[in-house]
Amino acid sequence: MQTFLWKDHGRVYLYPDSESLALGATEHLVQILRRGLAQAPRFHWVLAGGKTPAACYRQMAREVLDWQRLDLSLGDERCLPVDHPERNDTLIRNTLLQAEGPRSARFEPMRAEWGAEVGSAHHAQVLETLGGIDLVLLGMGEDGHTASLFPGHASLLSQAPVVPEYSAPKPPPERISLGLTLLQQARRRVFLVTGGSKRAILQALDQGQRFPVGQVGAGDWFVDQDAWFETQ
Ligand SMILES: O=C1O[C@H](COP(=O)(O)O)[C@@H](O)[C@H](O)[C@H]1O
Repeated sequence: MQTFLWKDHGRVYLYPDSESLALGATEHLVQILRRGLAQAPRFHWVLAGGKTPAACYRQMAREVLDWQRLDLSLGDERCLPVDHPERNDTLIRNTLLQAEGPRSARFEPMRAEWGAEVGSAHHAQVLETLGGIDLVLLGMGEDGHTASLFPGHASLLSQAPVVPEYSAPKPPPERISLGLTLLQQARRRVFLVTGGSKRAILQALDQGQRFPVGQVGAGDWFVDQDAWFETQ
């Protein structure tokens, strides 16, 4: 693993492949959670969806932590029926929450089955009961979206903590996302980015182009060699 500062984006942790990245990211997340739990009675961790974090969640599920003191919620959700395989909470239930320890955490999914508008309003109320975000884990799409904040979409301009999305370019079109301001206010951000299909966006970010993933604030970037670009 190599680590270095990346302009104003934060620190990169560069791994040779996605398997070693999952192990390294898990270790890093565990350290953040342990430190946080040593300093406060509860810790609010917002989880990423998509495919990239699955290996990391399976690894995390084995970790010994005071899970009962963790509040888990989602950065975004797709408006699909409950238990749909493409829902982000299905991913969390099939990976992280497969183990007894993590199942004792409080998990607040987004009620995306109610539709983007009602589901967003409901989740905003739930977040008020959870307090601020201590840590948010984020992925990155091939178009530079993060959570369900897509480039050029109106939801990016909203100040609301939770925003509905009706026309996502990646299916399904209807989604719920944490808003940009709330993601910027999170105490820490960790990004997971793997695979060659993400390389062009990382390079464009490096060259100063704007994408939602670059607007949420600096963080720790866990990137595999396939996704990283050659620096000049
Ligand atoms: O649609 C989504 O995409 C991003 C990236 O997903 P990945 O499959 O490329 O890892 C993800 O972070 C987000 O939670 C998800 O809903």
